[in-house]
Amino acid sequence: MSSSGQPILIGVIGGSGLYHLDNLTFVKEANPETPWGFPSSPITIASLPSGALVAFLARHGKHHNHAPSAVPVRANIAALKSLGVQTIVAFSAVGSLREEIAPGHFVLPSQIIDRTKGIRPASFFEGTKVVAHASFGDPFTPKLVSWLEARVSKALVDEGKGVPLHTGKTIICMEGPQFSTRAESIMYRAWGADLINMSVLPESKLAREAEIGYALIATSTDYDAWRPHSEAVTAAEVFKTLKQNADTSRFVAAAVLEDLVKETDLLQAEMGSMQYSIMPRSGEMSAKDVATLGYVLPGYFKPL
Ligand SMILES: CSC[C@H]1O[C@H](OP(=O)(O)O)[C@H](O)[C@@H]1O
Ligand SMILES: Nc1ncnc2[nH]cnc12
Repeated sequence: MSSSGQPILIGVIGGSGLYHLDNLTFVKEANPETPWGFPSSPITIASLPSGALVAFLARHGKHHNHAPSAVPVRANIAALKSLGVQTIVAFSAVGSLREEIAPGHFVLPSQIIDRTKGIRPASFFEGTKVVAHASFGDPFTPKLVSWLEARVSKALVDEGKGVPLHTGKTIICMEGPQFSTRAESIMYRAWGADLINMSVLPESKLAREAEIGYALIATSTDYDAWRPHSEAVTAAEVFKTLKQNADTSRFVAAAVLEDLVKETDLLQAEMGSMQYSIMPRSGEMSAKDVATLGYVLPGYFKPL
């Protein structure tokens, strides 16, 4: 909720190259301190042409100063939740593990393979005495992804640059910050992965724990390291496509969010999803745990 009382139902997370949505109207900045610290950067509240508000957060910070393994992901998701965000549309620069997904193409993935190394805090329940097991078989909110397929596809046609959209793909999330070896890249293809990045986890897991809808719009920048006769990916190669992908991402965001903000039921698709995920609580639960978890799940953790 903004100070004017207008709700902020949609959050947008921008990845590498996408540090602002300056095609929307700037309203103000918010920088909530959460039980997990401050978000990557202050969050920009911006208005769509209809006047509806959205919250934009640069995942690596506005000046790209958080490495993928060090992004304060719990603070990011908690800060968006504290503003009233119900659904997140996240953008990410990804490598392609398939010939048909060329640099510059857009993808709406539906599955994730985890190749992070357990060094990123991946649960709001970590550090508390409360145990919870979120359902994650469909890591992106299925209704949101299917709704986005038609809208993103139309926006890409309307933009007129001929950017194709791929759907139903699997993304692998690696630890980084170094890129993959050729052997790893070939192995990921054999596992059935189509895309690779360093950011979709734990972001999507934490959104699920906070009962926030989440979809990823992946923007391809390179062919990683699996092609036998091509150079393995370098940061310089990724940078070549980042600006063009960011311009298209801003166009797509503006087009899609104006329709999404009217979809009240869709925005609330994950609400209630944690109801049966939290193990029966003992009387020993501390007031501190209640306050901490109440920040992201106020419906289940209320101070006595
Ligand atoms: C700049 S190449 C590697 C870097 O780019 C992607 O970032 P994001 O997902 O935030 O767009 C990838 O995940 C890596 O963090
Ligand atoms: N090849 C790649 N591997 C991991 N993350 C990436 N982000 C963009 N390209 C990538």
